[in-house]
Amino acid sequence: MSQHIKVPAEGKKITVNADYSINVPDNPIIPYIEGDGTGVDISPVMIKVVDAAVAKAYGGKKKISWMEVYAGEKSTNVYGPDVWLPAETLAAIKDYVVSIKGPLTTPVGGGIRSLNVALRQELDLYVCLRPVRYFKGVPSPVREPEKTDMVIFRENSEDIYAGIEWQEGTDGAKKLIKFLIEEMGVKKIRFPETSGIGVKPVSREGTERLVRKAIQYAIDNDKPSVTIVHKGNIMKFTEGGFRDWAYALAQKEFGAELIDGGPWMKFKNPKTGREIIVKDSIADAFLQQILLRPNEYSVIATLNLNGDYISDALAAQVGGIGIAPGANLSDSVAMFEATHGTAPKYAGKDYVNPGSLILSAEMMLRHMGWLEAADLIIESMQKSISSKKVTYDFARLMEGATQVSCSGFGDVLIENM
Ligand SMILES: NC(=O)C1=CN([C@@H]2O[C@H](COP(=O)(O)OP(=O)(O)OC[C@H]3O[C@@H](n4cnc5c(N)ncnc54)[C@H](OP(=O)(O)O)[C@@H]3O)[C@@H](O)[C@H]2O)C=CC1
Ligand SMILES: O=C(O)CCC(=O)C(=O)O
Ligand SMILES: [Mg+2]
Repeated sequence: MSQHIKVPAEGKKITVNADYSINVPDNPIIPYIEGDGTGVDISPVMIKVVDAAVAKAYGGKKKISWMEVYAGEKSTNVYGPDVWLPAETLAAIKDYVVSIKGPLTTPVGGGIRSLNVALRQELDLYVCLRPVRYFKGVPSPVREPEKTDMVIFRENSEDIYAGIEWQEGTDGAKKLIKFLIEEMGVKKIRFPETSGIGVKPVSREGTERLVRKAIQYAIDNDKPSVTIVHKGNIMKFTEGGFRDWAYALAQKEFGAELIDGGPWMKFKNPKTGREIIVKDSIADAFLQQILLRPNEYSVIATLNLNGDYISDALAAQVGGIGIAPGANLSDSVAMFEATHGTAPKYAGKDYVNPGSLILSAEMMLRHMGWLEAADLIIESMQKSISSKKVTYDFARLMEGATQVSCSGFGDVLIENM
């Protein structure tokens, strides 16, 4: 029984088969979280654009029944002051298999822990998939933005990002620091009396399942390389472990062989016969190389925090976070979301670029097998950017642009379908 979720009268659930393939009815029910901040602006525009693309592609034969589910500030209004992530929201996202969400606010320092991270952890959405591609005409800070064509596979369930930490001065922090010093012989905590302290779990299992998906993606999409990005020289048993387990998996499960004694490896794509290189890069060097030699990188497999930084950096390289889409995936459940956050200063102003959430929805349509509707969105995004009718983020950097609002850009996309 739903407490506040209204299940649409029409529509059916998407279901999952034993091999994790999905069955998508012509009228699927798709849960969505509106999101905090600019979520109120971009989510309705996303829905309007997706509905238009689906109507145009299938002439009424297919249609999404949207079902609002709640998280974040809106949830506290609907369910009560302390209910940020209701159990029925988690249940619906799992049960209906495919969903999409707007951004959710996380306060810095104190306050609630990230609801975005909680959703990923609770549903074990262990892959954060963020493709980075260039649309011709988008203003970019680099000279040859078209050379950036990468797909980030960010581990989504572990790392320092999991939020296992204790505040400075609390019993928990004191107890853990005492244990580390007295029982583990740790001598390197510089200021033990005044340290907050966090734990960074990184496992072989977690690494293997993420890297397996990244390599399989390279095979399925005929990509030339998979780069493991880590800081394993410093964090040897977490980030270094990630690197070693990733290489070992490439060898064990994909038959990769050492190149010139290693550590780089290669194997033949079983589908195309072309070579796939498995290599690694230390995170700081990687961040300068993606600017200087972006065409040497294709599929990226990395840890949670590195993946967070790399996502925004690469998004900027191809014109910014206004068109940076993403997905959170488990073997069966998929929840799509933009790379950016709630951009609070623009909330409710019908101002920001809805492109990231719309392109996340495009990934969702592709995941559902609704390729014609997905293609319409990509084509219309390219046409709309070329027409220079764009939101503030692009308009401020483009010569001769006409600035449109968030909803205005949605209308431009629909006109150009
Ligand atoms: N998955 C999620 O739900 C995420 C949530 N967050 C949360 O969002 C909140 C705000 O985070 P913050 O660090 O400010 O990062 P944001 O990504 O929300 O915003 C940073 C800047 O990015 C630009 N930007 C963001 N969204 C858009 C858009 N749709 N169109 C065009 N430009 C955009 C704006 O740049 P400019 O100022 O140049 O116009 C904005 O000031 C925090 O609480 C954070 O925790 C953050 C990331 C992901
Ligand atoms: O959860 C948050 O508030 C931030 C998350 C984030 O930046 C991301 O996943 O890219
Ligand atoms: Mg981020």
